[in-house]
Amino acid sequence: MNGIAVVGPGAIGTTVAASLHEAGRTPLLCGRTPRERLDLDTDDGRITVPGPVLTDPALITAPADVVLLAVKATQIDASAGWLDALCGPSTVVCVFQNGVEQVAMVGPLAHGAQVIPSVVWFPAQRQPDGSVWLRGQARLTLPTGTAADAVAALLAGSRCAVEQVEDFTSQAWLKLIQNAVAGLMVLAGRRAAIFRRDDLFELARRYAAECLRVARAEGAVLDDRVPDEIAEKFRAMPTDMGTSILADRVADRPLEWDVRNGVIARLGRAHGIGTPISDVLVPLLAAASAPRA
Ligand SMILES: NC(=O)C1=CN([C@@H]2O[C@H](COP(=O)(O)OP(=O)(O)OC[C@H]3O[C@@H](n4cnc5c(N)ncnc54)[C@H](OP(=O)(O)O)[C@@H]3O)[C@@H](O)[C@H]2O)C=CC1
Ligand SMILES: CC(C)(CO)C(=O)C(=O)O
Repeated sequence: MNGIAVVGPGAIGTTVAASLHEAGRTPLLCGRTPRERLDLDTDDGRITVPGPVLTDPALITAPADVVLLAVKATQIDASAGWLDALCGPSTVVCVFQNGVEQVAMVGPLAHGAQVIPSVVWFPAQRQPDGSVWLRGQARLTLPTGTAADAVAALLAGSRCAVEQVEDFTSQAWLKLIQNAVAGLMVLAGRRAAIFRRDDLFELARRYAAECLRVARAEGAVLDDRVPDEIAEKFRAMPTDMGTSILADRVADRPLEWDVRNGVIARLGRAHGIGTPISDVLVPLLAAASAPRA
């Protein structure tokens, strides 16, 4: 057994790897770009995780106990080689991604390993020199159950707080609504400062209300105040706070538009719920994800 492997050592993968390293549980690092080390900048200094970041799954000789998968949803298929090498029937794979479809997307590639979802609440930003800036308290929500217990135990006592909840669906949707609204930053091409405009604030609130109707149809139990609270949260953010999908847009990388925004329109349709705001936003986000002509 290979212990713990982090696949996708980007903003979130680096934060989790650094939290584990600091707690004395240094993971194996599996990525796409070779690196000698990972650097995480926190409010109380830099944590350096020794590498190297491996880039060839053929170097893996045995399955891992726990795989922490932190590639973008658009990169799942390309990371299948890592899952082939690292997953066995007793492996637990925890998916650190946005969206509510993590298990459905990763499960078929995991060779019988138990795949569990997570909610990643904290913002982390990749910097031009490859380091990562953790811009908040690292915090995850996991479901209950023994596979999730194993992941929570790994992170116990680390700087990455973990809570486990019975009603995971509601928490996952609460986060998805935030992610959907964050997509407005992509279309504006600007960071959180846009939510200080009254018109954008109102659009955010109405879009969150549309998402809430779909969330409830999917079984989420969320309060009527959620749209107001989410819009307020974005308005109160530091004006230079971004979102990972905006970082991808600025770098001309493929966007996670489908798992963060398209999903609202898709599931809305399945439930017969109208999604007029999504119907405008989603094609624009999809178009912004296409390679430049
Ligand atoms: N950043 C944030 O603040 C937050 C992000 N999230 C979610 O977390 C997930 C991860 O996002 P984030 O960390 O920002 O993304 P990043 O782009 O920073 O990290 C993705 C990492 O995966 C690597 N990668 C790409 N393809 C492969 C592959 N085939 N095999 C192995 N590694 C690969 C990338 O390598 P390379 O270095 O070559 O690009 C990169 O290191 C997303 O779903 C995002 O929506 C959730 C909450 C907050
Ligand atoms: C920072 C945060 C929490 C807000 O959208 C996020 O999930 C992301 O950047 O992807």
